[in-house]
Amino acid sequence: MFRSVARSAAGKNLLRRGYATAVPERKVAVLGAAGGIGQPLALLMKLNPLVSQLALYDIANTPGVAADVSHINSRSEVAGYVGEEQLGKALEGCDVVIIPAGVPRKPGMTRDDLFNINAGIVKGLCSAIAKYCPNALVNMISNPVNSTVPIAAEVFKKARTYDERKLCGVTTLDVVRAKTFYAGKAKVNVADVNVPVVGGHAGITILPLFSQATPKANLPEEDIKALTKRTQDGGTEVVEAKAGKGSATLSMAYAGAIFADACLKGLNGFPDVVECSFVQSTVTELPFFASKVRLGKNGVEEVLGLGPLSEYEKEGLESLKPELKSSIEKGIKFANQS
Ligand SMILES: NC(=O)C1=CN([C@@H]2O[C@H](COP(=O)(O)OP(=O)(O)OC[C@H]3O[C@@H](n4cnc5c(N)ncnc54)[C@H](O)[C@@H]3O)[C@@H](O)[C@H]2O)C=CC1
Ligand SMILES: O=C([O-])CC(=O)C(=O)O
Repeated sequence: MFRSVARSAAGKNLLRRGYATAVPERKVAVLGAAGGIGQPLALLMKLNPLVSQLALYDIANTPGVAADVSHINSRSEVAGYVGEEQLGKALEGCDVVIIPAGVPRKPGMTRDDLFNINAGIVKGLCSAIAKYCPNALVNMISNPVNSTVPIAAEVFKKARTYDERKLCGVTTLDVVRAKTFYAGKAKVNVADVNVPVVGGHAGITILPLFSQATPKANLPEEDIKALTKRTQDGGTEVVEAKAGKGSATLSMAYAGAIFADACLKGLNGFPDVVECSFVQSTVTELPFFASKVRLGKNGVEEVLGLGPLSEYEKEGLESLKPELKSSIEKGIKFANQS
């Protein structure tokens, strides 16, 4: 598995840029690669020196995206796959599969309004993952994440390939937003900021823990409430600004690239790789929950607890549970009845 990249042209570049001398081969697939998120995410994954093979799959338009991205001077070899008959080839040998396939929101819609279309798309893609790369680490971006992750789990269980450590709902965009909004309000450098975001990925199920934000800023309660609301409504802010032309794509690609990079680092044995993610969990009574997780050689090695919460956050936690529970149950029911 380990190839000395030091001898290759890409390896020389890596060495010049201070990367390790031996970087494992890693195949990453993006499913939905020709879409609003898929294209910039393909670009960012092409720039990631931890990727050796990049498979770009969609039901249409991937040959063009793949040809375009493949000309970039970075380590990975890029291949485009189009249509269901090529899905198996795209997935074979994958270490990480990123799924931004499916329809985005329009103004006035909730993420749950996407369920009817996206649930079926995710189910089909996960059945193929179970068949062609059952050990891959899945990064689920498709909405509603609160339901699509439970759907994926059920599909994998049925196929007897389920390993809870290998299934992650991508909630990194909530963290990205919480950091940006906090840095602006606290007037600190965003690069220094850390804010855990827990719960799920829709409306009030998104619970940023500003009481744990660093650097500490002692913001007044009204500011914390406003920051919380803005983080919860961040997706809607973009949907409304795009006025019918979709939802967050560029910031999501950035967030998806951060999370996939963390997964690759974990797989490659980097120490202390911690990100927030919506995973199978015992942190609360709900079977899936977003919290900080430690990523390692087997995917999610440890689901970390919530830490101390403010009174406001404790209330937020209790209020989000019924909605999150029902979205999880909806996903499980769908996967088992259809
Ligand atoms: N987790 C998160 O934080 C976020 C999630 N999203 C979600 O990501 C999803 C994609 O959003 P966009 O890229 O903006 O949408 P888009 O419509 O621009 O792209 C979606 C792509 O999926 C492809 N697709 C449809 N069915 C497919 C299938 N069976 N197999 C492979 N590809 C298929 C389409 O051809 C299209 O290229 C939406 O569900 C959106 O709500 C968006 C932003 C943030
Ligand atoms: O809001 C949406 O529909 C897309 C999304 O999940 C986000 O931007 O957080």
